[in-house]
Amino acid sequence: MEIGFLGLGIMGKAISVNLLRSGFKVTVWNRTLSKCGELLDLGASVEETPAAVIKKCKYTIAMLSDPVAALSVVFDKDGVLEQISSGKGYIDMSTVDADTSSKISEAILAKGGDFLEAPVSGSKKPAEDGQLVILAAGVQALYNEMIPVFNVVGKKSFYLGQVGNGAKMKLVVNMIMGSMMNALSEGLILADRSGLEPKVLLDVLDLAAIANPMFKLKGPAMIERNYPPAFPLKHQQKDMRLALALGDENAVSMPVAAAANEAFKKARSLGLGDLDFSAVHETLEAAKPPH
Ligand SMILES: NC(=O)C1=CN([C@@H]2O[C@H](COP(=O)(O)OP(=O)(O)OC[C@H]3O[C@@H](n4cnc5c(N)ncnc54)[C@H](OP(=O)(O)O)[C@@H]3O)[C@@H](O)[C@H]2O)C=CC1
Ligand SMILES: O=CC(=O)O
Repeated sequence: MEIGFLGLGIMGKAISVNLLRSGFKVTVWNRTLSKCGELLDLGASVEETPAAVIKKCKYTIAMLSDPVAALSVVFDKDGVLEQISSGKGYIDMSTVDADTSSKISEAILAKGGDFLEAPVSGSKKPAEDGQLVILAAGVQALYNEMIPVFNVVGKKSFYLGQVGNGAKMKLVVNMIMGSMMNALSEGLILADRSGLEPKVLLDVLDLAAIANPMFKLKGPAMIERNYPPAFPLKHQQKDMRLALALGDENAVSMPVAAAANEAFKKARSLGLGDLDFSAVHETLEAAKPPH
């Protein structure tokens, strides 16, 4: 099975390497073409435009930063729409809003192609290990055809019905995650400032009803003020923004998420957007008076 892959950022690179290692033929494209070199060395083919990838492959996956990128790769010159046609499937794994996904879906279907949105939960390491959670929606026949791929990429895939449901589910999940990250950050600072050992707080949390893999994974590095990017903070803030817009549309009051969004925006204004989203911790650390 030959798979096209558009977008070799943190996630796209990890997923396409995993597909190659699992025996799929993979043809890649990235806006910054030089980033394709490593994949070429691992046996991938490279094309110079999204249109060329679509022309070559029956199935093409995209993993792009945000709605602007997802729309550009489909609608701009040399984009997906120029070559999509009956018998071809386009699967967008980027985290975007339902409106963006619907626009892409309508355009692909109008050309006779099939479309699936399939955002993922899980970060760099789960992508490398094929342990993502896939939140798919759209053409069910395409979902069924993609199961061998999803079985390699993820530990579980959900089919959520009509296009938009995958995007919405992903935004709800990441809205919760962003709020939890801020709660952890405040807790670490409060423990420290009130004379407790933050590392012991993490041990207590890990045994408590609110134990979760994110606290366990990110907490120790946050204490060290170390934020190597797995999930870039700028993308988490984009997800908070899109989730808050979903809240606006549905008249859902989300004061906790709104406050978390402000913290991520503050972190971006401090130049931390390319660090891991746990770097939101610096908005509190940097403000902390010296001992
Ligand atoms: N990292 C993570 O832990 C997770 C991320 N996600 C989501 O997955 C998506 C990708 O994330 P991630 O890999 O971390 O992001 P990166 O920032 O590492 O990669 C972004 C990718 O998008 C491309 N891109 C950006 N703008 C454009 C544009 N205008 N036209 C074409 N290509 C563009 C970049 O190309 P170039 O190299 O040229 O800049 C790059 O390939 C995001 O939607 C994110 O929210 C979902 C789950 C986990
Ligand atoms: O979108 C990010 C993630 O970790 O999931």
